[in-house]
Amino acid sequence: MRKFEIVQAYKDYDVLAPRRATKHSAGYDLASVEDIVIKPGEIKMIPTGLKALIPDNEVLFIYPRSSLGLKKGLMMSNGVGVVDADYYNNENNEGHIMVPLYNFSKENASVEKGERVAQGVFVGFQKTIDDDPEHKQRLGGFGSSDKKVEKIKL
Ligand SMILES: O=c1ccn([C@H]2C[C@H](O)[C@@H](COP(=O)(O)OP(=O)(O)OP(=O)(O)O)O2)c(=O)[nH]1
Repeated sequence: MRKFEIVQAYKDYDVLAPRRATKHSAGYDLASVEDIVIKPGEIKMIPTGLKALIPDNEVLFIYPRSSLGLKKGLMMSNGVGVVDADYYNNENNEGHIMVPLYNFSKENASVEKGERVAQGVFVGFQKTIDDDPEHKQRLGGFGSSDKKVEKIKL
């Protein structure tokens, strides 16, 4: 089952349900839940107020909307976001989907509450035949697993 839900921290906010713009659009538009100003050269995490229930064999890719760079001088600092199924309800931030935006322009860029900045696409993925022998539990996001991943020889 796939589902977007509001995270507790933003339950009293007007969080819009992500929508696909047209019948055949792949991406669910994701909006900011706060007014945010990003200075030139700065990166800010844009809160969406959302978490996503994702089937085990799927991932939610977060892509920028094409107007972001053209009209606002903003880009996703990570290029593409990878939201793992086990990010949902993690103990650090409940699986809050954030969009890291970098202002590459020479002027302040503002993102308004309710403004759609990115789009999420659900995609199925495959695993290798042996897969990884051991898995750690995800505690959060954005580098949370950096120190815990064991390197395995082939
Ligand atoms: O644009 C993004 C990218 C990631 N995430 C969340 C969901 C994802 O499951 C988690 C970890 O992302 P990723 O695995 O790409 O980051 P990492 O730098 O490898 O961190 P970690 O060590 O936590 O896996 O952060 C977002 O909310 N937005």
